[in-house]
This record gives sequence, structure tokens and C-alpha cells, in this order.
Amino acid sequence: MAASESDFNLKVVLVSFKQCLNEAEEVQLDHYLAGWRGLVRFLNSLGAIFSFISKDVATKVQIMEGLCGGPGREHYSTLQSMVAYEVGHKLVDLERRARYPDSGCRTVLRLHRALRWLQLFLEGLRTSPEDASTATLCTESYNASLAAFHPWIVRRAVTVAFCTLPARRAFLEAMNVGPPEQAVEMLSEALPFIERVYSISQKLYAEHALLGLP
Ligand SMILES: CCCCCCCC/C=C\CCCCCCCC(=O)N[C@@H](COP(=O)(O)O)[C@H](O)/C=C/CCCCCCCCCCCCC
Repeated sequence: MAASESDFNLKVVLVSFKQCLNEAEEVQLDHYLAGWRGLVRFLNSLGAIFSFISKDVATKVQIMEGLCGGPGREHYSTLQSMVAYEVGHKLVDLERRARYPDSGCRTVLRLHRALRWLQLFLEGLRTSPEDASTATLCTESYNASLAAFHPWIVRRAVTVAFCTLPARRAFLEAMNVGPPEQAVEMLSEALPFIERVYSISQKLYAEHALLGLP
């Protein structure tokens, strides 16, 4: 993995997701996006073959940064306020993508689906035996989450990229939180926060019938 990305620390990323929820259990977008920025750094450290993925995530983070810092910024403090604003002002189109291609709701939905992949993948890393194949873990988590939303060509490219992933031990070391055993322990503590953020977001999107936003 590239030395320039050696400042990556998965614990810091996971803490962002822990900090996401306020007392009312609303998802605070600044922490949510901070978590994603950290994940982009890690993706960049995996080499050029993953750049099509990191670019897509980075673009989506930039769209959200534009909304969170733009003229309507007061509506973009939490996921809940964003959904209420965009749905209430008809800024989302459930039928076509072309009308509001950069709405916050559709952009976060893509990240939200990817968060499910991350949750499943990290859970796989945490619970698998030492000699488990990361390509297999990645493929299984991908097939159980994001794959349903991607066309054949993306699924194919992703499957090829997975074959270049480092071994499980290297992954755990790349988290920069100490020896592999400590990384596994950290995952046990941190994963419930990702799960919580995911399930609160999923419920919110389901309540507003936004889970299929094109
Ligand atoms: C030390 C271990 C830590 C693990 C950290 C992993 C870091 C990576 C975190 C997340 C990566 C997944 C990001 C995927 C975002 C996909 C968003 C998406 O679905 N975009 C598609 C739809 O967008 P619109 O066109 O509707 O705007 C877009 O078409 C697809 C683009 C590229 C393909 C995305 C493939 C996702 C594969 C997920 C596995 C990532 C493998 C990372 C390896 C660790």
C-alpha cells in the first residue's frame, strides 16, 4: 500500500461514524462525510485499479460538501433535515435521474448502500479465519449489498479488482491500530456504530419511499 496514505487509521474513520448520531439519533452529515473522506484515503492506498471506485465516492462526497456549504446549508445538518427539505420542496424525482441528478437524497443513498457493503466486509474480516481470502470476503459482501444496484460491466470490473486485494493479515495491519488481534478487537467495538447509522438511515429512506431513487 502506498506510503503517502500511511496516515490512514481505520479507528479514526470508525470514530466518525460513532460521532454521527446526535442525542435524537439523527445522522449528522459532517461526521458522516468525514468518515467517507477517510475511506477514500484508504481506497487510494490500494492502487490505481481501485481509482474508479475512489473517484466515484470522492465525487459523491464533493456533491454533498457543495450542498452542506451552499445557500441551503441549514437544511443539510442532518440526514433527517435533508430528507425533510428535499422531499418537502420536491427536489427529488422518484421516476427519473435527469431532473435532480445531484440531490442529497440520491447521493447519500449511494453512500448508504456502500456503507452496508463496508459493514458486511468488516464483519467478514473480523470473524473469518486467519487464512481467509479477502477477495472472497469482498465478493460475498458485494453480492449481498451493492451488486444488485450495479450493471454487469461494473460488477465485472469490481470482481477483477477484488482479486488484487492484499491478504487478510495485511488488511488488518493496514488499519494502523496495532497488531491484527487488536484490529479485530477494535472492529468488534466499532461495527455496532456503523450498523446503527446504517439502520437509522435505512428506516428513514424506507419511510419516505426513497430506497429506489434513480
Ligand atoms: C482496512 C480495511 C478497511 C476497509 C476500508 C474499505 C474502504 C472502502 C470503502 C467503501 C468502498 C465502497 C464504495 C462504493 C461506492 C459505490 C457507490 C455507487 O454505487 N456508485 C455507482 C452508482 O452511482 P450513480 O451512477 O448512480 O451516481 C456507480 O455507478 C459505481 C461506480 C464504481 C463502482 C463501485 C463499486 C463498489 C465496490 C465496493 C467494494 C470496494 C472495494 C474496496 C476494497 C477494500
